[in-house]
Formats: sequence, C-alpha cells, structure tokens
Amino acid sequence: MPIKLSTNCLRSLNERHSLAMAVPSPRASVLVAALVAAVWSHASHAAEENPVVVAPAAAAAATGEVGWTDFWLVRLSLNILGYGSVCLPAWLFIRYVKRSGYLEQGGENGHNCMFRSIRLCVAGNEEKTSLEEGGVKATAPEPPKFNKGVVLFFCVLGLQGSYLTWGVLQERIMKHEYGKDENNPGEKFTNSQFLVFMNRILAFSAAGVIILVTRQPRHTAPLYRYSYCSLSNIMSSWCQYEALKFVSFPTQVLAKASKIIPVMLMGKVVSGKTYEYYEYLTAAMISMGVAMFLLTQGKEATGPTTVTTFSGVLILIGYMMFDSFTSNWQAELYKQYNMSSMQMMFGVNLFSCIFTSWSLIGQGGFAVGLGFMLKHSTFMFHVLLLSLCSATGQLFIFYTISQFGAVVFIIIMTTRSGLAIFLSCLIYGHPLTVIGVFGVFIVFAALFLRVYAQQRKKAQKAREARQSELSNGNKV
Ligand SMILES: Nc1ncnc2c1ncn2[C@@H]1O[C@H](COP(=O)(O)OS(=O)(=O)O)[C@@H](OP(=O)(O)O)[C@H]1O
Repeated sequence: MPIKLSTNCLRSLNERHSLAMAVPSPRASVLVAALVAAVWSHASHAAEENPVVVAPAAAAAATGEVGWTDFWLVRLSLNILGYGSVCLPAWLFIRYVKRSGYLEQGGENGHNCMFRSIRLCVAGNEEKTSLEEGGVKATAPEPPKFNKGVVLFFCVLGLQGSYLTWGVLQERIMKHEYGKDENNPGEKFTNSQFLVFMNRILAFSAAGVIILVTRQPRHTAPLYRYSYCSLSNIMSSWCQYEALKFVSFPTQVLAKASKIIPVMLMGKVVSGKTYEYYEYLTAAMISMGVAMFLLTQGKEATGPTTVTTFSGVLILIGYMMFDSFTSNWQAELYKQYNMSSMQMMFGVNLFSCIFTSWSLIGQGGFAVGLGFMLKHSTFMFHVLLLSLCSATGQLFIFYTISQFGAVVFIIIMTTRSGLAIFLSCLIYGHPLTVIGVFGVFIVFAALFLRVYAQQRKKAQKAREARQSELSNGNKV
C-alpha cells in the first residue's frame, strides 16, 4: 500500500509541476536502464564466449587473431556502459525527485517508508544536526599534539600491517593451484573482480554490524553522494590492473610514487584547498625518494611487459585522477557532514557492492566465483582471510582520512610499499644499494621538513593572534 501511495504522489506531482515535464519520468529511467543493461549484458556475454577475452595475450598469440575486446578502449567502454546502466537511471531519478518537489511533501508522507528511503538517498537529513537528535558528535575536540602523534603512528601501523598481509594473500590466491595433487594438475583463480566484490561485501557487512552495536552520530549525508568516490575507487582499481599490461616496471613505480602531487591538485579542484610551497616541495621529495628506493630495491617481475606504451600512460593518468578524486571526495564529505568513519565505510561499500555485483552479473563472474568456492574449501578460506584484511585496511583508510585528510593518507600509502621492502631488507639481511639508502634519506628529510615547517607556521599564527589581541586590548 505505501508503494502505491508514493507512486500516485509522484504522478500527481508530475502533472502539477511544469518543470517536471522537462525531466524524464521514472518509467523512462527504467526503460533507459533496461536498454543500456541489455546492450551491456549482450556485449559482456559475447566477450565471455570469446576465448580471447579470458586470456587475451595467450589466445591471440596462439591463434594469431585479435578479438575486439583485446582493445583496452573497448573494455573501458564496456565498463562505462555497465556502470552507466546503473548510474544514468539513478541520476535521472534523483533529478526528477529534486525538481518535482516531491521531498517538500514531507508533512503528508513523513511516516511513509518509501518516502523516507527516497529522502535518505536523495537529500539525507540535512535539516537536522546530530546534536538536535541527541546523537554524538563525530569529530572529537582537537586532541593534544602528543595524542595526535600516537594516533598517526597507530594509523601508519594499521595501514602498513593490513595492506602488507593483503598484498601477500592476493598474490597467493592468484598463484595458488587449487585442488592440485599427484593425479590432478589443479586450477588457478583469475577473476580479480570477484575478489574485489568479496572484499567489499565483507567490509560493508562489518561496517553495518559496528554501526548497529555502537553509538553513531545522526547520519545526515544523502546516500547518493557516496557513489562518486565508490565509482572512482572501482575505476582506479580497474585502471591499475589494466595498466600493468601496457607499462614497464619503472613506469609503474614512478606513477605510484608520484601520487601525492595529483592528490594535492585534486584537493584544489574538489575542495578549493591551497597548499604552501613547502608542501609541494616535500611531496616532490617524498615521491623522488620512494621512486629511487623502489627502482633500485624492488623486484622487477610485476607485469607482462617491459615497454611503456602511449595507452599505458593514458591508463595511468586515469588511475591517478580517479585515485586522487576518491580520497579528496571522502575528505570533502567529512568536512560537509557530521559523520563517522564507520558510516563512510558503510556508504562507500554499499555502492561498491552494487557496482561490482552488477558488473559480475553482466559478465557471469558470480557463477564462476561461487562454483570455485564450493569446489575448493581452501579457496574459500583464503578469500575470507583476504576480505578480512581488506576490511581492516578500510577501517584504517577511512579513519586516517577523517583524522588527517587525503594528503597525509596518500603519503602513508606511498611510503607503504617502500617501507615493506625496507623492512624485508632489514629482516632478511638483503643489502641496500647506495641509491636506495639515499632515497630513504630524502624521504625522511622531507617528512622532517614538513613537520618542522608546519610547526613553524602554527607558531607564527599563534604569535600573530596574540599580537592582534594585545593591540585590540590597547585600543579599548
Ligand atoms: N580512499 C580509498 N577508499 C577506499 N579504498 C581505498 C582508498 N584508497 C585505496 N583504497 C584501496 O586500497 C587498496 C590498495 O590501493 P592502492 O594499490 O591504490 O594503494 S597504493 O598504491 O599502495 O597507495 C585497493 O583495494 P582494491 O580495490 O581491493 O584492490 C584500493 O581500492
């Protein structure tokens, strides 16, 4: 019954508001969705039936034929088509709801479940603050400097620990031959998208449970705003995996190491932030130091190619843009709404689950992944461990961004890979190269310079504030 009421309400609003006539109706949105989904699903299945898609390089080499899905632009278009078939109707629907004035009818429909769900997705609860509703404030009062240092150390440790284990497990899953014994050659699992989906669903469930059992601030952000960083996160992962096919090891290293400056530039675009010269200088120094260390100490065999093509560079640029947008958008959401890192994790993973499951359904990846799980219990156990690590990593990601912002988070992630290799050199006694040691030195010098410059700036600001107080007092 409530559904019927709301549909009627929407229809009558559509008739009343001339503006709404310019906006496609929900039925049109559904039609657009169905059309795009049909094209995408057909294309994805065609791609699946074509053996070249499953192992493009190997199959093409064996047959000498090149399938149309061998082109990364085609694969990208298929992805865009897939996600577009979810995003476009959702966007049209949000536009329709906003323009039709449906939400202004809250008095009549305030207790209607459908109305409340639509309001949660489209407008959130912006009109009420958490304190009015007796919630708790997400951002605690500024902790003393000593505490802040401890919190930062805790974040570095958490990110390093979870993603170190996550990397090891990911490699193990992709290389392991499941079911191998004397009579059986075993089989490998190669669908990384299924793994990403499993990671996201566990992170989503974990955040949901924590939200249910702990006290959280009243949620005010419209749900759809999480979808932007969720989509950019998925796209950045796609670009990262895709780029491996087209770029050499040094190019990968340089791109990963130089992520800090794009994040700062994106901060200007997304939040209008301004940065001091010392911040750009130290960012460049950290990137240079990490690159020097990784290029001389890192292991070479990480991708199937030793040359960098123009396509590879384009995909890497895409990776950097999506990746820098993700953390900056998350930081912006924290700034605009009173929310906890757990709510952010829940919101982002909700959309990530929707997007990845849609894409898996389109490509028939669900059946493959679940079938493999049922066949090999070891695989199920490995996936569970991987997802637990990923969820723990996400807890730290969202907490770090909420406490220190996007740039500090990216600095930690950038130095993460270097730190892992550095630790393994110390533990296993591998020799460090002179250039590698110099790289480490540059990174530490940059971090020291950054903290020093920040402290100086703060002290200068405090001095200026005191002086202006004094001069105001003298005037009185
Ligand atoms: N801001 C933000 N929000 C949510 N999730 C994030 C974020 N930044 C990184 N990640 C996830 O962390 C995983 C490692 O990412 P990267 O390989 O890009 O990290 S890095 O290069 O070491 O900085 C990788 O996980 P997978 O997507 O499962 O591979 C990223 O998606």
